[in-house]
Amino acid sequence: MTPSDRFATIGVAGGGAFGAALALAAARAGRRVILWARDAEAVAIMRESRAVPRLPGATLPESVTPVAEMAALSQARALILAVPTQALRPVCADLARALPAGLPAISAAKGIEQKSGLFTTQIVAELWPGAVPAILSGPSFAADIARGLPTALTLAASDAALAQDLAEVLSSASLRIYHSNDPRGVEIGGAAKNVLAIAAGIAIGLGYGESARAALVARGFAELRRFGEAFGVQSETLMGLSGLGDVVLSCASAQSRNFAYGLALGQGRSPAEAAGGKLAEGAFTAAILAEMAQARQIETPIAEAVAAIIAGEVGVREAVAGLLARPIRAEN
Ligand SMILES: NC(=O)C1=CN([C@@H]2O[C@H](COP(=O)(O)OP(=O)(O)OC[C@H]3O[C@@H](n4cnc5c(N)ncnc54)[C@H](OP(=O)(O)O)[C@@H]3O)[C@@H](O)[C@H]2O)C=CC1
Ligand SMILES: O=C(CO)COP(=O)(O)O
Repeated sequence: MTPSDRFATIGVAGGGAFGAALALAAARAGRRVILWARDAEAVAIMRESRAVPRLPGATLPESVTPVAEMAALSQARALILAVPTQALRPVCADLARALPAGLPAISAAKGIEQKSGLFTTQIVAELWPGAVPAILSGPSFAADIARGLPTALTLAASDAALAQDLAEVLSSASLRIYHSNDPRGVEIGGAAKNVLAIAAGIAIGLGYGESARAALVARGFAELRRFGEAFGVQSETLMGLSGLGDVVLSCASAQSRNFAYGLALGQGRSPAEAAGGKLAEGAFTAAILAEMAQARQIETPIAEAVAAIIAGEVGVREAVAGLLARPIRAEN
């Protein structure tokens, strides 16, 4: 059986912006798609109008079937998990009960679980032991993917052949997916870049300018690299789409919800107001990432500053002043 036949039907768990965008992308790649969302009202809208409440302007093709019953995902031969990181635990627990064993489960979430310090493929492995964990990440706004703009991502799994098959069957003329056997490296990039995007947004919100942003991006990437190396990941992964690539995108664009969250903090909004009802994954990841780094004696002053700002322990100006006042050191 060819990979295309084996993975003729793909399931997507999560009816938000990214779940819908990836469902569209998989349909463009010739897959039939079952799109599960917990919100029955949103599912009814998607079924009837083909519009996506959380992704304005997108139209779902007929090859995408929105469903509100999780059991309907059992028709799929691989699953994409597109819910926020902090929601992965209950969703995986439900999926483990609802679906047969052996399915590849591709996390598209970018974060670290606050209460456990688990990366997303570890959450999948713990809560859904029958699944085969994989990760899909890289620089991509849901709206860009939905519009069919050229985009490149990385799909990683411990089983390199599986990662290659999945990358091939999900790629299309507008979405190019590279494959990798370094899932931890890919998920560390996706989690850390959100924290750095908040820092970059804060600098711009404070009016500190482009030079300050570039300094934060470069020194933030040094933190990401040190953190990744402590977990034994490949440096090529950190320098690739899911690491450097996503840092570049998310720290540069107000389209990033994490950057926009930082921007609002820099402009004087409180941490509670700054998200404006939108998901900013970095707000949940910053503290646990800094804690995990400290436990390994890795310096992550930018992540620590972001975590302290979000916790209300320090003001934005004071935090940046603290970063600038650190002892002069070698650049590494
Ligand atoms: N949007 C983007 O451009 C990109 C997003 N990502 C990542 O994708 C992940 C999802 O983000 P995104 O789709 O944008 O977020 P959205 O806020 O657009 O949507 C989140 C979706 O998850 C659902 N959800 C939340 N909690 C649960 C739960 N406990 N059980 C079931 N469903 C749940 C929400 O359902 P409900 O509507 O009912 O609340 C909603 O449909 C994040 O980790 C993000 O970092 C990655 C790359 C790009
Ligand atoms: O992950 C993303 C881009 O690669 C989307 O970023 P935000 O979650 O910050 O919007």
